[in-house]
Amino acid sequence: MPKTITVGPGTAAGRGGPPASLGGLLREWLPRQRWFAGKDRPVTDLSVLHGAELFPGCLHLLVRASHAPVPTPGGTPPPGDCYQLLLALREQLAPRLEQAFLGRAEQGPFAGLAVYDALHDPRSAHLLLERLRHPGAAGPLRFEADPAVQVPGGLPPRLLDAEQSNTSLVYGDAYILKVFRRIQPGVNPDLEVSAALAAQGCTRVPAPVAWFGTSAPQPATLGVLQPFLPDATDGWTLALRALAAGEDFTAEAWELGRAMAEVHLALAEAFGPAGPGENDRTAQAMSARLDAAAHAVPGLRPFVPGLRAAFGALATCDAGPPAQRVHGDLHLGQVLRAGRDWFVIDFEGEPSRPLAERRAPQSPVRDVAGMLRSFDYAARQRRPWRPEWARRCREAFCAGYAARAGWDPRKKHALLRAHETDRAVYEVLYEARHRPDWLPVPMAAIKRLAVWGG
Ligand SMILES: Nc1ncnc2c1ncn2[C@@H]1O[C@H](COP(=O)(O)OP(=O)(O)O)[C@@H](O)[C@H]1O
Ligand SMILES: O=P(O)(O)O[C@H]1O[C@H](CO)[C@@H](O[C@H]2O[C@H](CO)[C@@H](O)[C@H](O)[C@H]2O)[C@H](O)[C@H]1O
Repeated sequence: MPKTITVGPGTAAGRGGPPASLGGLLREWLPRQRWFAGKDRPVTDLSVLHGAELFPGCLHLLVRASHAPVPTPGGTPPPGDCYQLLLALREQLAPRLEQAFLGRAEQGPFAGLAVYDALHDPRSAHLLLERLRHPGAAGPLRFEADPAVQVPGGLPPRLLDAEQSNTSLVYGDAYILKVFRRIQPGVNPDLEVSAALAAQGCTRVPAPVAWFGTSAPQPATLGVLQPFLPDATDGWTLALRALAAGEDFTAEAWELGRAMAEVHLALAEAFGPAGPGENDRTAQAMSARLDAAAHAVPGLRPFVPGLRAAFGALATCDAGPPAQRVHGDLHLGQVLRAGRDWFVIDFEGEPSRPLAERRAPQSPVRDVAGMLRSFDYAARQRRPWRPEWARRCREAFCAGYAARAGWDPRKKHALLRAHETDRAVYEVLYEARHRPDWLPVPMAAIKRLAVWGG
């Protein structure tokens, strides 16, 4: 198999479809993946930024999907995104791998071979862990590990069956490897932040034990291995369970608030506070995001003036707590409860934002707002929806947060409202792109938040 890969252009493909190169297969398959970000824009070109055989029968590719430039009020979005793919090529496709099948390459160096997503294949998953267990380089790829941790070999892999922005493999219920899908140049905050918090002695975040990245075409993080918490349940599942059973969730919400304040304090310690929040700049950025979202989702447009008022109110309120590194995409699915303890995962920030923006210091109120929105999301999963349940959880979360942080988010009313509005706007865009059926959930919040004082 050649070490340098040419994807080639290609036409529509599929089993029984017209002849296709690897490019044709990717053009069909890529936009259907949950983690593909450009679903709302046709792909105009696919090019390989890096491609090599990682181990026999498995290609490692960084593929750029280009889109026609579409100017929006927030500026013209980048003309494309880079994705990480691991593709296995075999003569025969095992029946259990059907769902990972891209098709058969009918042209080029792989003609006749079945092509599928290697992360679904236990053999490839095993070899990937072996690569991480033995740090070193493979072309521009670099595999690194914490020398203090010995990850055992032979742990059986399973693909995590979750709706995700990335793809995760669990090894022997002991470790979880997150393979980043959408790659941006620079260190990924999920690795950067969890490593910094571990160095700080913060035990609420699983510490990275191995990771890999690339030096070309630009340095970037590609994956992180962390301890897996086998007995943990995520906050979203727990909240829905409580709702279904008609149970109170305030004790859990209070503890979650306290845990989050602890993580914020550790983040401020690890990265340093960045000085007072700059409300003017924050309001401008929020307004620009609102314009871009309203451009993409027409249903938002009637609410724009009301929502903008929430951002305008930032001009007259106090700056609030200093800006610092934050989680950036906090919701109930990003917190895990094991025993009586809450853990926080996935410090990547909102996946659609540029990396520099996600790594920039921001108000911790942003994370508080993210979690408050999540209680609202949970309460709206049942009919009739349960606003009282959400209200009590929101109160309890803030009270728990205040008990540890030394300041109470509820006393930062205008700041909290602006961040909640910004978050709901993000959610509208997220749902419109990824789960249109869920759009009514953030839209209900938009309607409430657009009425000042409501
Ligand atoms: N350390 C861990 N222990 C147990 N489960 C985990 C761990 N990390 C992630 N998970 C599970 O994997 C899911 C997806 O992880 P996450 O980091 O949010 O991925 P993504 O960025 O792709 O959304 C989480 O909702 C959780 O159920
Ligand atoms: O994939 P990530 O976990 O990084 O986050 C993205 O997907 C989330 C959904 O899976 C999305 O969260 C939204 O839906 C949740 C319920 O599924 C809800 O609890 C959150 O409050 C709501 O924001 C998240 O916004 C998105 O970045």
